[in-house]
Amino acid sequence: MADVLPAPAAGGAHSQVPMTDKKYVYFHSGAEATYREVSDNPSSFTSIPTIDLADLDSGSLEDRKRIAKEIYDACHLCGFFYIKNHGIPQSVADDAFALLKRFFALDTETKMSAHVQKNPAIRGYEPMMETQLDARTAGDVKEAFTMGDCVLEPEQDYVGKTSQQPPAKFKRPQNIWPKDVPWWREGIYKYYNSVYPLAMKLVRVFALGFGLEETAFDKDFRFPITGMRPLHYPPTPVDKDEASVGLGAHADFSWLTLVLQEEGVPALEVLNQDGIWVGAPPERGTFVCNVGQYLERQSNGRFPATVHRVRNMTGKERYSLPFFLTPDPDVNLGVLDCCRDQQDGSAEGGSGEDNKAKYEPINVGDLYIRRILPARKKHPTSIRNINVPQEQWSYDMLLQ
Ligand SMILES: O=C(O)CCC(=O)C(=O)O
Ligand SMILES: [Fe+2]
Repeated sequence: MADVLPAPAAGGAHSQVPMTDKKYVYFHSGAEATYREVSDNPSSFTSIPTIDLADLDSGSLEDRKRIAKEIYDACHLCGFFYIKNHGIPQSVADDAFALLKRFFALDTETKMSAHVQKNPAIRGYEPMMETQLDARTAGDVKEAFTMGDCVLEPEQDYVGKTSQQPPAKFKRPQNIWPKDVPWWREGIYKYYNSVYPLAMKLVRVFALGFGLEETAFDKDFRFPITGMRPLHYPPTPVDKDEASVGLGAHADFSWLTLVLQEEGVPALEVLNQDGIWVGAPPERGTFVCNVGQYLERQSNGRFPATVHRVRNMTGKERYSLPFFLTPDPDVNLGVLDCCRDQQDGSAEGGSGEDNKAKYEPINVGDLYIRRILPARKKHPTSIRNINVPQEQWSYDMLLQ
């Protein structure tokens, strides 16, 4: 392992920054590694707010607007928030963790029958150390299984959601399932179909928070990109160097992420603007939600896609279950008009510098492929396209 990490210096040039220097925190954001200087003058958040969703389905628009404002403020302040009283019964969470433990305890051959490299869409099982979000580590000390949106799998009811038949370009399902364990797919879909409606309700809350019609974003989430990634992190040695991580520091390339964490095993940490790690321990009955890079862009950076990492130093096995929501792949996502104003004002518009969008509009699928392929360099889909210039990459490369 190299003892220095190339990091962008002021002005955009790359310099070598010593990895041992405590003044810097390294993370993976966008397509490459970068770093943040640790502040001598901390002023950023030191804990993560909890939003009570008990009134989410209230008939009163005022109640819903109050929740929307609380979420808006939390996203602006730290990009992370817990939700409680979200309406998903505790039994769904309990069943999910029983399911994850049963799956990850399976023999390697069964899990590898759905290895991620067998699937063009980069879905499936990833064994320990196969990803490496932090270049200074030997790899991420976790195993994972990824599934996501699929127009052909009946459990996702494409026709019901869109009132359309699946487009002809989808020849085969994008998910891959391990052989001889039908309970895995059943259990995963039970959870998926519990959390999906909650995520879609949050989309409406965000629209309200931006001062828009509640349904303003519905057109961008007709059959959105979703990802669900059950994770298993064995304990990492406490006496070893800091570089041993379950999941290296990164920002999510989703729009919004909802993470279910098993109780009693705190390991998720969130990086504040001062370069200080703030704990996001599991809280019974909650999800931890965080802003991803699409929402960061759409909000003109007003909501940061906050960097986070997982270090399981508890001595216990850790299980977690993130659900990633991203708009439909064909959506062109630009900065919202209401986010072009000054940071402190709620008035639309603004003038001069303050009125500028910091981000170009982007096609959702194009950005997605530019994030996922560089993170999986050894995957056959990446290898097949290694000589194709990035400008020509398209989301459909995942369909072949
Ligand atoms: O395991 C967790 O708590 C978080 C996982 C995560 O950050 C991710 O999969 O992007
Ligand atoms: Fe993440």
